[in-house]
Amino acid sequence: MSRSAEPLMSLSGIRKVFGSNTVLKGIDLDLYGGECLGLVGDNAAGKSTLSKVMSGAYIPDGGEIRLGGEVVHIAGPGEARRHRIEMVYQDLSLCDTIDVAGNLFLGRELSRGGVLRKTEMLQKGRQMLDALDIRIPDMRAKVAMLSGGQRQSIAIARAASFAPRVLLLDEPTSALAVAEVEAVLALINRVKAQGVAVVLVTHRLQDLFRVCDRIAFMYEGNKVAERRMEDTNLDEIVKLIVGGNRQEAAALDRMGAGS
Ligand SMILES: Nc1ncnc2c1ncn2[C@@H]1O[C@H](COP(=O)(O)OP(=O)(O)OP(=O)(O)O)[C@@H](O)[C@H]1O
Repeated sequence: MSRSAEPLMSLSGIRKVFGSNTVLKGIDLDLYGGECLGLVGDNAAGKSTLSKVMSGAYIPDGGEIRLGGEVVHIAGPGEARRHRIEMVYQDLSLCDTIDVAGNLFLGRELSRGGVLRKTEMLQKGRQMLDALDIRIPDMRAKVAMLSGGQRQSIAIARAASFAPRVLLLDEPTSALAVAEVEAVLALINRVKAQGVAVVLVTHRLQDLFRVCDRIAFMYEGNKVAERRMEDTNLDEIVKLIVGGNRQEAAALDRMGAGS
């Protein structure tokens, strides 16, 4: 699937300040449906903060967010969900002591008259996993018993079941074994193929080439470069992450974006 003609989500001039620390210094970024954007940068560059602004976990101190061209104020994660923006955090927010189906319906359990409709949750849960070709044999298995890759897949399937237009993934493969990384990357590609705008925050540069169409580079709170995958290579990516684009970052700061 090719990317949407217009951005699904556009950020312009996004700023975030914590005390005396300006963590985001005026970020412009467009997200397109059917495209995966890699968000990379050294530690403390501002990647997680920017993701949290997009997911409603943080309210920006400046700038504008547009969804489908309309300016929106995302006042919290609940509102982000209403706007069909989902984020899967590194801790996955799963409940270890309940089963796969229970986790897929966490917080929106199917019930009637106060009684859980477990059979229906098992069936619908299975459909959710099948739709993304996720293979987990036992829907009744406690999530604590599953592998890291299976847990990550469940968290992504749960997010995907809200029919997001934007899906933010924070380091989804960082703790996984090789085969599991493959499965999760394949899953990301399937979600992308459904027309979702996927954002992948990662330090694993090899993953970028497997799922991303474009990369945005963060450096000390600025977006210092963007590259389409076909126009870059590992060398350049490493340089842009480690050094930022120092001249460009300095210029942005001089222009006042860094204040
Ligand atoms: N809630 C907060 N309160 C104060 N400072 C914060 C908060 N969240 C993040 N920061 C600061 O913002 C800066 C950017 O952090 P952020 O987590 O966004 O970076 P990152 O690029 O995701 O880094 P990493 O790759 O290490 O996770 C850091 O200096 C961090 O200490």
